[in-house]
Amino acid sequence: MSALIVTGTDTGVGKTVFAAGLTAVLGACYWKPVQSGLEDATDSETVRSFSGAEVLPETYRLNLPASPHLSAEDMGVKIDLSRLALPQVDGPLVVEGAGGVMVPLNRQAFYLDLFAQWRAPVILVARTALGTINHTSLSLMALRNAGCEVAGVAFVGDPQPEVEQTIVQMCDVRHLGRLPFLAELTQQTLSDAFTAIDIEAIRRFL
Ligand SMILES: Nc1ncnc2c1ncn2[C@@H]1O[C@H](COP(=O)(O)OP(=O)(O)OP(=O)(O)O)[C@@H](O)[C@H]1O
Ligand SMILES: C[C@H](N)[C@H](N)CCCCCC(=O)O
Ligand SMILES: [Mg+2]
Repeated sequence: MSALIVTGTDTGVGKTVFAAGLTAVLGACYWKPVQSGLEDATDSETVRSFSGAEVLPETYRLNLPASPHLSAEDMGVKIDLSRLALPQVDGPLVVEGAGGVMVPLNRQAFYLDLFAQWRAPVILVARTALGTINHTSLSLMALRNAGCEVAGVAFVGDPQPEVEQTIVQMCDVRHLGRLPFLAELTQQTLSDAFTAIDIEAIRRFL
């Protein structure tokens, strides 16, 4: 089994859409260990619909669309990291966090701590919009300080080459490509857009 972690600079940056495209192109399994917020389509449902891939069940399904530690407390539970070991699957596994790297799973551990435990390469999904240099640089600093291997940054949004190259150069990080905002989001449009992602660079981490 070879796992790839998909995290982001924030919630709502496009991790799930990116993960769906990645899962499809790799023929991978997808796992969202902790889902907080169940009213809308969950990330697992979204990935299943956009990739047709095998999706493993979440370990925690939490009602409140909030930070996982709060959603768990709201349900009277505490997320136990020992229940979140990477599943053993045949072939590649794409694992999605929730929000950004410093999102608490409980009052003692952030997602970052779990990523470091997993010792799997990390893809950071980042906006191209104003503010992303700071958010991306901070996220990369945190990941590297925690000893995580960063495969690269995958951008989502309108082209901002000067911004993207600033991040690549100043953070010494691989540019994995950019997904545009797709006016129509379907399995086909995502697959077509994913040709702009450097999948061969990603495969080298499997
Ligand atoms: N490339 C894209 N084109 C069009 N819409 C997108 C794209 N990427 C993300 N979106 C939309 O933006 C919203 C947030 O995206 P997504 O759910 O992937 O974020 P996320 O980072 O996974 O959030 P969370 O932290 O909740 O897991 C969704 O409505 C999604 O459909
Ligand atoms: C509810 C949302 N869609 C995600 N599942 C969780 C995002 C947690 C963000 C926590 C924070 O950074 O304030
Ligand atoms: Mg998501």
